[in-house]
Amino acid sequence: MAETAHYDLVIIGSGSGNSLLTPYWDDKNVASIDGGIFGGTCLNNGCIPTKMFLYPADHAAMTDRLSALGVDMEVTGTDYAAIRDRVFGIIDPISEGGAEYRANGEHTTLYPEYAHFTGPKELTTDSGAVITGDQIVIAAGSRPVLPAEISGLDHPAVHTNVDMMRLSDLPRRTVVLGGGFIASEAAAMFHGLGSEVTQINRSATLLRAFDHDVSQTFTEVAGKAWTVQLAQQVTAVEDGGDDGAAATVVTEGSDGTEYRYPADAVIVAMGRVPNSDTLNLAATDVATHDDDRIVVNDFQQVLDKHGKVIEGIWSLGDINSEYQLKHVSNLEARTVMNNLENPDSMVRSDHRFVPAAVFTQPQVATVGLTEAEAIDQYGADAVAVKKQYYRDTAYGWAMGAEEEFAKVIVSKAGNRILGMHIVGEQAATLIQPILTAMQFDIPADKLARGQYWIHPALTEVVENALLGTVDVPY
Ligand SMILES: Cc1cc2nc3c(=O)[nH]c(=O)nc-3n(C[C@H](O)[C@H](O)[C@H](O)COP(=O)(O)OP(=O)(O)OC[C@H]3O[C@@H](n4cnc5c(N)ncnc54)[C@H](O)[C@@H]3O)c2cc1C
Ligand SMILES: NC(=O)c1ccc[n+]([C@@H]2O[C@H](COP(=O)([O-])OP(=O)(O)OC[C@H]3O[C@@H](n4cnc5c(N)ncnc54)[C@H](O)[C@@H]3O)[C@@H](O)[C@H]2O)c1
Repeated sequence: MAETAHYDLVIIGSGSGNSLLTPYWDDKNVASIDGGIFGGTCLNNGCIPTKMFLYPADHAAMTDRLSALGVDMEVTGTDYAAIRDRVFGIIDPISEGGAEYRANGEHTTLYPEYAHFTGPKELTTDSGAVITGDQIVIAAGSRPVLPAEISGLDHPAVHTNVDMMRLSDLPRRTVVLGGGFIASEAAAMFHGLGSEVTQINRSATLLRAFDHDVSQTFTEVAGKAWTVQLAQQVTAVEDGGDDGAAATVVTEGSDGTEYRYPADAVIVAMGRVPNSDTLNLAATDVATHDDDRIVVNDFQQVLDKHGKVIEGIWSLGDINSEYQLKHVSNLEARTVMNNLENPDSMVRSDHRFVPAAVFTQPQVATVGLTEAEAIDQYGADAVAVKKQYYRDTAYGWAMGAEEEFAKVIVSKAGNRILGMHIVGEQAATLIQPILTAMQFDIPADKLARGQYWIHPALTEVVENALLGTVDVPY
C-alpha cells in the first residue's frame, strides 16, 4: 500500500493557485499538484498567449482603417511560425521554470499529475501517491465544453484554446464555433493573421451577454472584417470537404436549412465548465452549485451541503467562480493567501465591480449594469445614460472613428456610476477610471469635473460620456 505523505498545505492546480506561496510557507511543507501544463490556463493557453497573438494580428488587420486616413499600407503576409515561436519561446520557459522551482524547492513537492479525493482531506494522484493536508486549496480551474450533440468533434482538425495557438501552419480557412469571449478573440486573431475566418454563432448577436448596443455594434463591425454566420446551430464536423478542406462544419439554420463550411481548422469555443467533476468530490463533504462550481463563502472557504464551512478546505478561480476571469482568480488567491496566514483577521473577496474586456478589434470592455439591467432595476426615469461616440471627440477625429462608443449609466439620485460599456480602440484601458470611481465610491460629477483629463487624449471619450449624464455648472 502506498505511504501517505502529509503536508501543511496542498494546492490542486498551478494557475492562480501557484501564487499562494509567500515567505510564510518557507519553513512549512507544501505540495503542489498539477496534471496539466504548469502555470495553468492563463499563462499557457489563455489570456497571455492569445493577447501575444492578437497584438500582431491587430496590426496586420489595420490596412483598411489606415486607407481611410490616406495611408496606403500593404501587408504582404504574416509569419505564423515566427509569431508562434516567439510567443511560446517566452511562455514555455516561464512554465518550465515555475515547475522546476516547485520541484526543487526545499519545502515544496511537485506532483506533475492529476489527483482526486479519496477521503474528506485525502487525495490520490494518478500514479497512486496518497497525499493529505492540514489545508487544501482547490484551484483546479475549468476546461472547454465539447457539446455531445455535435458529432465529429474528435476530428484532428478540431481545436480548442488548449492547442489552437500551437498549430503547425496558419490554416487557410478557419471556422470558429461560438460567439463569446474565446470565439471572438480567436476569430479576430486568425483573421488578422491572414486566415479566411467564418464565425458561427447560435444566437443573433456575438457577445450576447454584453450591453445590447455593444453586442450589436461588435457583431456589425466583426461581420465587416470576417464572415459571421448567426442563428445557426452546429450539428456535425465531417471529414474532408470542398477544395481540399480537412473538414466540413455542418450547421442548421432556424428554418431547418443545412449549411456546410469547408475548414482547415475548426476552433470550438462554446463555454468552459469547472473541473470539479474530475475530483471525486463524493469522497468529501464539498458542495457544488447546479453548474458544478464549488460552493464557497466570501472568505473562499469551501462549504458543505448544509452551508457549513469545511475547516481547512479553500477554493479559488474558475472552479468556483461565475466570472471565469484571471483578475478574479488572482483576487481570490490573495483572499486565500491572507486567510491561510491570518485566520484571526480574514478578508472577503469583493466581487461587486468585476470588469471584463474582449481583446478583439474593436476591443470591448464592460463593468457594472447594462442599460437594460439598470432600467429594470431602477426604472427608466431614475438613470441617466450617455452613449458617447469616439467620432465626436478630437482623438476620434484623428483615428477616423465611426461606430466606436462608450456608454455610461449613472443613477440620477445617487450620482453614482452603475455601469460602463465600451466598444472601440483601447476599451480595456479607457474603462479603468470608471472602475476606480465605482470601487472607491467617487460621485459621477466629481469624476467628470474634479480632475484634469489630458487633451486631446482618447480618455476624453470617457470624460464626455460622464458629462452627458451629470449636471455640472461649468
Ligand atoms: C483562450 C482564453 C483566453 C482568456 N483570456 C483571458 C483574459 O484576457 N483575461 C482574463 O481575465 N481571463 C482570461 N481567460 C480566463 C482565465 O484564463 C481563467 O479565468 C484563469 O486562468 C483561471 O485560473 P485558475 O487558477 O482558476 O485555473 P487554471 O489556470 O486553469 O489552473 C487550473 C490548473 O489545475 C490543473 N488541474 C485540473 N484538474 C486537476 C487535478 N484533478 N489534479 C491536478 N491538477 C489539476 C490544470 O492542469 C490547471 O493547470 C482566458 C481563458 C481562455 C481559455
Ligand atoms: N478577454 C477575456 O477576459 C477572456 C477571453 C477568453 C475567455 N475568457 C473567459 O473564459 C470563459 C469561457 O469563454 P467562452 O468564449 O468559451 O465562453 P462564453 O460563455 O463567453 O461563450 C460561449 C459561446 O458558446 C455558445 N454556445 C454554448 N453552447 C453551445 C452549443 N451547444 N451550441 C452552439 N453554441 C453554443 C454560446 O452561445 C456563446 O456564444 C469566458 O466566460 C470568459 O470569462 C475571458
